[in-house]
Amino acid sequence: MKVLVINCGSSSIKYQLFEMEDETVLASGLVEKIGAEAAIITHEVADREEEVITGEILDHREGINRVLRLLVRPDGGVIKDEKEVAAVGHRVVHGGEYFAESAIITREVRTAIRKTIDLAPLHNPPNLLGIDAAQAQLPSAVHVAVFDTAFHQSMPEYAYMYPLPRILYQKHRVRRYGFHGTSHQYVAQRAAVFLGKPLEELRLISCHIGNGASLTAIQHGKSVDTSMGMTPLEGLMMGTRCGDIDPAIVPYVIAKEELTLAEVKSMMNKHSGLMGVSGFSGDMREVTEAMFDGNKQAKLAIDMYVYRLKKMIGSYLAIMNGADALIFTAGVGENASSIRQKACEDMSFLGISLDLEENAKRCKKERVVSAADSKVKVLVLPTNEELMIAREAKELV
Ligand SMILES: Nc1ncnc2c1ncn2[C@@H]1O[C@H](COP(=O)(O)OP(=O)(O)O)[C@@H](O)[C@H]1O
Ligand SMILES: CC(=O)OP(=O)(O)O
Ligand SMILES: [Mg+2]
Repeated sequence: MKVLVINCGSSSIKYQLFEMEDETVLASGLVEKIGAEAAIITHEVADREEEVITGEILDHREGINRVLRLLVRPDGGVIKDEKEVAAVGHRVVHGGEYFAESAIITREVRTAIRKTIDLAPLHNPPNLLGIDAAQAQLPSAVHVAVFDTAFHQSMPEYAYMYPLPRILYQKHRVRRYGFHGTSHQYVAQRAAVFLGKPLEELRLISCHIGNGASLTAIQHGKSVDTSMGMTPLEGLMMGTRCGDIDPAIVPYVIAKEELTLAEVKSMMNKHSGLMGVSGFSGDMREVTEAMFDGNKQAKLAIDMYVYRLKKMIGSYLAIMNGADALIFTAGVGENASSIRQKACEDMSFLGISLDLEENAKRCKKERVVSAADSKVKVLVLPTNEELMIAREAKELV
């Protein structure tokens, strides 16, 4: 069975086509700059990458059409007919309280996703565009929505409620939802396999740190707390997002700088985090390089990033009375050994100590980077949200 996985951003489409018999990737790629003058499609088949710079790609519908044409082209295509795609798995960031599991996209499901637009204005509208475009182009496939929030629906009430007047929850569903659930669940399952223990018996802390970053405490295979909240802005310091700040800063800045609400939102989402503190980049590689070149603001940005990460790890050790494993995943978690090292420094009294040599190795595989006597195993496990989405889609067909 062939499953196409689609992750639509506001001006991009990430895609992967899977053969589910052996879970291999037949083709994958990225359409960028949708709506701009020259769109770029990077398409990869069997480790051969090809960059197609096209003219304007007007919208997501045209973007998906172009992807399908690449998949079925007579020369170098990977399928003969679009009808071979039995299912399409869509990443949907916010499912509100409607979805604790993935769902086949019906009219009702689409309506529920629409209702959560207010809660994820940056993510859900492009996700819906992708769903509509793909349904129009692949009418015979089963379309499945896989939600970032679903895995966290198991959080207890005292973890997901905010200490605000209850009416805000009753009227507007103001509560914590959490994100990156597909990734946290995937690495938790991998950790169980890797450690050779049932997931139900493990206490895990997973650190998904990429551009967006969140931590999850996982007990008995379920999310019991996570660092993102009603939106993906809460919690850790990220590439361009501020994470936790005093909420009183918002009205203060609005008054002092005469900013609009939209400007403050943009400031906190796109111009803060590593970007805001370093003053030049939200990309961990660039900020790290600048730090080694002696840039003081870059050093401060990284010190703050790691300090906040470490505090969050400590708080999750507290709520679960320790942990069996601490997992690092996503762009920074998988690749930035210096960030892992600093986040785990001086934590031996909590049962965490790294094998510095092992941690420093560059390696794409799943591995242990803690010292032999570390009570908490520290694991680096590459995430694979796309494979998880493909599995969910297959399951529902
Ligand atoms: N070798 C590396 N060292 C440090 N940071 C890295 C490295 N490789 C990738 N990153 C960082 O990972 C982040 C992107 O993470 P990723 O999970 O790919 O993002 P997204 O959330 O967009 O999926 C960027 O900040 C990037 O700099
Ligand atoms: C929800 C979220 O933060 O997603 P991403 O990391 O892809 O921005
Ligand atoms: Mg990501």
